[in-house]
Amino acid sequence: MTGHRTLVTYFSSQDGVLCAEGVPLPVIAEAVGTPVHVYSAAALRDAAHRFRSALAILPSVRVAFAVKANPNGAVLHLLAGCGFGADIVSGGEMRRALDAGIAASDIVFSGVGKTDRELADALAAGIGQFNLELEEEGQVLASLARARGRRATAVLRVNPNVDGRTHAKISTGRRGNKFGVAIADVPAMYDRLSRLEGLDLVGVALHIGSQLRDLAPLEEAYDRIGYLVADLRARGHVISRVDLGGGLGIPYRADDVVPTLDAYAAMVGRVTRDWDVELTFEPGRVVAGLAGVLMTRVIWVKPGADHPFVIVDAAMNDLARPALYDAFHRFEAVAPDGERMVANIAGPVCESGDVFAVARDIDRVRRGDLAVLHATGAYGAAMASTYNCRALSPQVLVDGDRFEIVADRYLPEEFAA
Ligand SMILES: Cc1ncc(COP(=O)(O)O)c(C=O)c1O
Ligand SMILES: N[C@@H](CCCC[NH3+])C(=O)O
Repeated sequence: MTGHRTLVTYFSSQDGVLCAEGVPLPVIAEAVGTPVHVYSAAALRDAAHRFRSALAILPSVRVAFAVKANPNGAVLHLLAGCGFGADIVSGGEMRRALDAGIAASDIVFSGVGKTDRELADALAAGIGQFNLELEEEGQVLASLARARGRRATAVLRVNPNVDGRTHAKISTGRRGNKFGVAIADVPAMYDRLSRLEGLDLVGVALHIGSQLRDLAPLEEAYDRIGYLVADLRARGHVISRVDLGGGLGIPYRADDVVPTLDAYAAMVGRVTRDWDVELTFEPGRVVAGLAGVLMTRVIWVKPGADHPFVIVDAAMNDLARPALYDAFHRFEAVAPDGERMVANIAGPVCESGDVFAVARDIDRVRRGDLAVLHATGAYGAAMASTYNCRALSPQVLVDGDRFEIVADRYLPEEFAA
């Protein structure tokens, strides 16, 4: 296995200054302020294109971008233009996807706790596929559909009891996780659900976790689904769709090794060879992750016990991943002077966990310098909060030598002094 061709090349140094495509990052900082999430349109298009072309070896494929990774309207619109549908988990994400021009029929509604209101709204909108998490959800959906004289197309999400070998907080396919129906319980449940008037049950779904760095657990899970599909057909069911979820990891560190898209597609081709179904994919991180950076400005370099603290104006409310999962995001000065320093990098939020890096060898930075945290295009702005009454940072989309503000800085009115 080899790593993906790294997309951070869309954020590269020109004449000693870090640029997003053709735009020097200081120009964006000047225009919009910091912290700011910066996305590269070319990186998004490239990742989307490479995902689709890798899967072109498979006979029948639908791709639904996992909106939770990056729900920015301009990003969704761009991906819609690349032929992506949407995988949503809330009424809010449904609105975003529809507003971005994604057809309702190209939307998959996942999520372990859809409310009756969300199910009803999704039915009214004509959402293409509901991924059911439990039998009762199927019953409620069927009755809501009947009451509206409609039919709901659904698949049943399976928990295959496979450990994705990723961070425990983003592993979803193990026994004991809240997601999906235990695989042993699926056949009988499928029999019952398929008899419900108003519901067209057409297959199964799974998603075993995110930032998966190894294909083996995915292959094992898909294999189990293959046996399940055969079993369901033997019971007389017509299985026309299988939703294989998302989960592919990206290289956050320069030496991270992750599966190539070609290796993934080849594995899927091998495992699903005889399935004769339409396959759905729900990629998030692998499409958007490397297409964004979080630009920040150094407020202070503060002396520390072992190492200085580089206090930046971005914080855990802008990028929660390090605090939540001890995640690594590469730090790079926008205009490095060639010197290095060992430092902790922290935000202004009043928690000791608001730290982006500990004892890290980084470009030397001083008060007022600009820097970026890399690979924040997925689960960056998407997970932002207003903790400490801090604003949601703006988002900018760069395309060639132009850029556009695609989300304004936002501070709820009641926080404004
Ligand atoms: C059901 C479902 N589909 C797709 C995704 C997208 O995952 P990723 O961003 O790892 O591709 C997730 C998040 O893990 C998910 O929960
Ligand atoms: N938020 C997680 C991924 C969760 C995936 C959603 N099921 C991350 O940043 O890595």
